[in-house]
Amino acid sequence: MAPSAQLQRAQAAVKAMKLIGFDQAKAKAVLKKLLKVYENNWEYIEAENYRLLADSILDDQESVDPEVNGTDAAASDAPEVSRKRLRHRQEDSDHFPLTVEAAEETSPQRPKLVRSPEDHPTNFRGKMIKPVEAQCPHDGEGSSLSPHAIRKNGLTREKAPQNSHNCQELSPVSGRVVPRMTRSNNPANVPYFEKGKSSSLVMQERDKHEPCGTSGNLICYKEPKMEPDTEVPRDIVAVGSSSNTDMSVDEVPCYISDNYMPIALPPPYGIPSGTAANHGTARKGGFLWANASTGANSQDAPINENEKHLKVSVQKETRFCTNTDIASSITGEVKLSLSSDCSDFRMPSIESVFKMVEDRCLKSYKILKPDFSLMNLMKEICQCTVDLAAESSKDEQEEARKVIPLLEPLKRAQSPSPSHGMVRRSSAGSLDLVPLEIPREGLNSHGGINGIQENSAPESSGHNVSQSLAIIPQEDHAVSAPHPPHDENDIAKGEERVRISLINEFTSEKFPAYFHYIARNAVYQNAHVNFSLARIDDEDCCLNCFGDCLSAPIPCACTRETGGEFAYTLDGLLKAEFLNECISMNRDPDKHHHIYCKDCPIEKSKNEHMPDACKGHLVRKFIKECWIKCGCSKQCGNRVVQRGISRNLQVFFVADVKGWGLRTLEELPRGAFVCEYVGEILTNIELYDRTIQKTGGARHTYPVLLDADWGSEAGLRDEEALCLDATFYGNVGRFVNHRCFDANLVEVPVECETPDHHYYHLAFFTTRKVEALEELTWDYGIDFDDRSHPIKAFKCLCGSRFCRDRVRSS
Ligand SMILES: C[S@@+](CC[C@H](N)C(=O)[O-])C[C@H]1O[C@@H](n2cnc3c(N)ncnc32)[C@H](O)[C@@H]1O
Repeated sequence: MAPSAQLQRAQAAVKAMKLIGFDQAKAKAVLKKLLKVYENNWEYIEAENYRLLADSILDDQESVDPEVNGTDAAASDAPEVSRKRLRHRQEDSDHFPLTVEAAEETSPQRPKLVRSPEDHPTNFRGKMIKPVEAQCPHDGEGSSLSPHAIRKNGLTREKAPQNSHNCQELSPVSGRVVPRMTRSNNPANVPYFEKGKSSSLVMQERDKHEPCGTSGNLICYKEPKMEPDTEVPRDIVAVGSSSNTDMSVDEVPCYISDNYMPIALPPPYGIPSGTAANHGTARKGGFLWANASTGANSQDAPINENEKHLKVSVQKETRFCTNTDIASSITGEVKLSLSSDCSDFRMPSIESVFKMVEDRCLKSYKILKPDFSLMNLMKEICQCTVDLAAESSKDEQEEARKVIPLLEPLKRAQSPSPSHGMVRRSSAGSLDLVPLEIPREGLNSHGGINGIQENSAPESSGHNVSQSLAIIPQEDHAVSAPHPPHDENDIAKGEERVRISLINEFTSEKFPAYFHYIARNAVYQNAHVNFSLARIDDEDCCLNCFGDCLSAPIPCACTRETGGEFAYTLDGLLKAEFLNECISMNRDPDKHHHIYCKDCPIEKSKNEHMPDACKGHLVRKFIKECWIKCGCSKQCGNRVVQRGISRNLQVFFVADVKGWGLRTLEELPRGAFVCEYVGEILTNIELYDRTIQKTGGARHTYPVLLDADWGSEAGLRDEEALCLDATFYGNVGRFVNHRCFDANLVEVPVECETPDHHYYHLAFFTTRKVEALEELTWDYGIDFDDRSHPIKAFKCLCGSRFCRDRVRSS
């Protein structure tokens, strides 16, 4: 053989040994001797992934006292010892017929596991799990089996060259596809991983001669063998190395439970292979956390009668094509995901994965309660991560508080401009949007305050803390949470029926400042929002309807709110008459009816003890949609808003001052529902308390009052005077920018769940046909002329020729 070829093969052999944990020098020394003994016959040495070499090294380690004899002693008798070992294993193979191999670290492909009885009729009695690509060392898909695994599993072969032959013949690197077996011809429902399908689960027929439950029946899924004495291993044993921490970054242990074909469970997304998380926490609480990108992940693992600890090689390069969130902390800051590196990966349902793992855990670890939930455990992991992170930031806040006095008295009564940041209808019918002031407390690492990105104020670095500003801790609120991750391909993270992409073509600001996407309103704390069915009287719903109420000859009871007529057309659009009325209310509020409440929540929040008289609230037109107590179907034409966003929308960066905005990527007809304004449901007082905490020039503000019916009730309780704040939690509605007068969206109150009008949905409908790529705008109703609000929220740049701000300035 040409020297260079020799060298290459030698290097490959040493590398393979290194991959499974052998010392390189030792491997070289033993290899040299083997070559001598076998007269450079590489076939023997390379067979079965250098089995001979591995065995010889092991023998060398066992039989030779290195202190005295060094490595030399191994060489002379290595072949003999190996042959003995082989004979032993031939016998053992009846009981331990499986092999496991791993992908070479440079291989982008995971080795595919097949189990195909007919492929290996003699050696493995039809029960082999064979990583196809990894069988032959020449194929560049080098695989590894830890020395420990080799010993424990007692892998069988008659003679190395024979297996080498088998390997080439039966398990070519590419091309062979194991035929899918149907469930019907698979009585044991044994899952295995189909070659070429990476992780796709298919059913493989079990050897009918092998009764389930024998030691050889290791792939039995339905009746796993119980091991009463199985101890939950505290840590994963890093086989082939002295401890876990000794492992190379290319190796990760995976624990294989008895009697199961493990499925591939990759590590949490974002944890790079080789990190402590991979090594140390790969199997927390006894769960399998094998790395899908390991090549020889758990699916490839051999299983024997005892608990197995296998070490598999991890590919350095990982391509994640599938990414599925499986658990999250309450507010979504920390998530656990499953990823796959294969394009044709078909993710099994998370429920089935959890079920399988839970079953295994219950069987293996008897200390688990029957109601043990893996999902809860995962969520707990996420939440603990958040809590621990919060603890450290709390410490920082404590430090800040020592320096900055709390100005609690600034709350409520002493504040001259209490409705900071709040949008509300003024007496003139317009909405007042009063600016927020940003406190200097709670400045976080994102340059924001308690999670709010603060871009405009130069002193927002957090070090120039002004004593004149209020410092009100709000540890309990999500604003202290870290910035949640966003997906530019879908900022809604799958919460909506459609994806909503995000794009910034102008600046480096990749994502909007802190906020967490929610598709439905959520109560922050004290808001009294009672969705109970009992509150909905029979006459407030259409109990006896069926299918689509819009097609029924007589309008259903739900039209009571809209004068016995549906607000929607058969095409799902808002009827012109209804729409015109809503537009008119927004554009010309003075022409519409107002109600003046006795104890106006707005005035009360300004001055609790001596509130001013109510400035009036516009009496709005409501849509009442059919809901779950109704007899009609979810597809009923009188259920539009509750079905959520269906249009192709995009969040895009408009300009520096305005920030982000929302646009449509498709043409929208007049009267089309676009989206809701979704946020946290706060009481008016909560909003007040919250907004005075963030005093000082927040770039954007997001609260909206739900005051459409405040005037109709004499004594509105605090917990019934509600608003929506989309600052921290919200949907795409929070990105809709303001346009004076001729905005292309109009907001309409929509009632679904509650018969009263304390709580309702605020839905945006198009006021006209909107072209694709047009920005969507909404008239916030800001009265720029209202001098009672000393600071207006923003300098309006709506560009409308009817701009109220421009008129005022000029
Ligand atoms: C509900 S948010 C809209 C989304 C916001 N642009 C963002 O980037 O998150 C309202 C804020 O957007 C900005 N904004 C909206 N309309 C504007 C306009 N016509 N001119 C200037 N700023 C505007 C203001 O800062 C306002 O407080």
